[in-house]
Amino acid sequence: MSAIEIEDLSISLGVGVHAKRILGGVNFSVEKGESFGLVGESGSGKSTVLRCVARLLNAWDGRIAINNKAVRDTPQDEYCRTVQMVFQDPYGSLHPRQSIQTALQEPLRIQRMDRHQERMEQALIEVGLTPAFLQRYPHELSGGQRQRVAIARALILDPSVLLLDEPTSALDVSVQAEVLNLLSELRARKGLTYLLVSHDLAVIDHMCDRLAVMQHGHIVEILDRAVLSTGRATDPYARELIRASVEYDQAV
Ligand SMILES: Nc1ncnc2c1ncn2[C@@H]1O[C@H](COP(=O)(O)OP(=O)(O)OP(=O)(O)O)[C@@H](O)[C@H]1O
Repeated sequence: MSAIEIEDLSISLGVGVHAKRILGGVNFSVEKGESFGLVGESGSGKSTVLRCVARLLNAWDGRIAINNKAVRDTPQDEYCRTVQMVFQDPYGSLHPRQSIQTALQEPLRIQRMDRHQERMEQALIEVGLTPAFLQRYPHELSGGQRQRVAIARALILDPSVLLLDEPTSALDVSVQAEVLNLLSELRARKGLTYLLVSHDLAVIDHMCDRLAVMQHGHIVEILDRAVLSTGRATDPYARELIRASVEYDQAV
């Protein structure tokens, strides 16, 4: 079953004479439990796709469905229990003046969930932290710990789909691999579906079952891992990606 279906997604952004078509008919689907990457040159529209799926942008045309249910027909609170996003910068979801306890409790309170303490402690343990972190503030954490808390917050409502916008690129190289491993483990353990944007070959290599190459608001090629290893791709960016990916594999 498809966890994410995107049909003919298009959007224009900007106002008046500055309005610009950013996505021009994007189509792909992601199977349940699959990790699907969006790659492409800067400005090709990768993050815009994620923002449409996350409902951070609403003025799009086309169809987005999660677990066979159209996004437009899904109430916001139900959507938040199914789809969550992890940003490049953990402060995308954490407020500097909110304790970790407040940050984790907020979604539980909004969704009128029970057993707050137990769920918050469990969420921290799942990302490799301890319940003692509830008393701290984001600025009292290392970059890696802060991103772990942001992941815990994304997972606290037990969603089935995570949108990952360059989840490790703002981290020190020494902790990037740890966070990547955590994300892979979580997907395997919880059967999560990932839609992720990355420029980082380590992330692509480590995380993606398939990836779509975007250019000027369109998908020009969809590759799976088997194709990546054979090097058969028609799009020049995809060929470049494969060449770099092979070099990366040889280097590690
Ligand atoms: N609200 C907005 N108003 C006008 N233009 C926008 C808006 N949001 C994004 N854009 C433009 O849409 C284009 C695609 O942006 P997007 O962030 O999706 O690209 P990207 O492929 O993720 O790039 P990068 O890899 O650099 O993050 C860019 O030209 C950007 O300036």
